[in-house]
Amino acid sequence: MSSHKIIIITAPSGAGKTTIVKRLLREMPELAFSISAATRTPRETEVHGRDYYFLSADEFQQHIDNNDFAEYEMVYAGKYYGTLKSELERIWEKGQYPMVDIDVKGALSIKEKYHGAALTIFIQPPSLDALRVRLSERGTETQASLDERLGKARYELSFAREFDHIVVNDELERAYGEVKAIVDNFLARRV
Ligand SMILES: Nc1nc2c(ncn2[C@@H]2O[C@H](COP(=O)(O)OP(=O)(O)O)[C@@H](O)[C@H]2O)c(=O)[nH]1
Ligand SMILES: Nc1ncnc2c1ncn2[C@@H]1O[C@H](COP(=O)(O)OP(=O)(O)O)[C@@H](O)[C@H]1O
Repeated sequence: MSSHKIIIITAPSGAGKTTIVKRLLREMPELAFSISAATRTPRETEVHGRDYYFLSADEFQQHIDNNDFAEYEMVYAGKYYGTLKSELERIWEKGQYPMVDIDVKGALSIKEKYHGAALTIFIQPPSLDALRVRLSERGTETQASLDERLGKARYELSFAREFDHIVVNDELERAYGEVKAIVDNFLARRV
């Protein structure tokens, strides 16, 4: 049985977190994506139980009432996102480590809860302008959701120093290599 370590990657939306997390998951079989619960509508390519557990607001509230969440937040547009304790347990039971991709406040909550067992990495965009370009080119946002994400990014960037590591995602290969080395090092350590 492996130890109960957790890897948390956070960033303002559009910084490249998903790109880096997906590649880590491909290259590191000891990691498993922690599937969050969310009340937002699935995008066309998304699958329930793979990308998120898509829940109704009532179902989500039921989990809050039952104290089922390791953390949860209202992240965007009145939509809730949360990490179920049962999801972390499911991954540990398989002998893997949860790779948790969550917003900045959620990441800080998990870090506080799991102390030394949690590694936290903040992915920083090279600039707010670069973030705007990446989000626009990704083609997933309306003007309103783009503005909301950029507004939140300014606020989130002010928390960067609270995390164990800050990695600037300017050039993807370099940033990925840096993140991978940090994760390898953390998993090799005794906690
Ligand atoms: N607090 C918290 N945030 C989450 C969780 N799952 C996802 N998020 C964050 O919610 C935000 C919105 O996610 P999403 O709608 O998929 O948009 P995207 O990350 O821009 O593709 C991102 O910053 C995620 O990291 C969670 O379980 N808890
Ligand atoms: N270093 C980089 N340089 C340029 N574009 C990038 C870089 N890293 C990621 N991207 C692109 O930026 C967009 C946002 O990345 P994504 O991983 O979806 O961000 P997040 O999960 O943080 O919202 C995607 O279209 C992705 O291909």
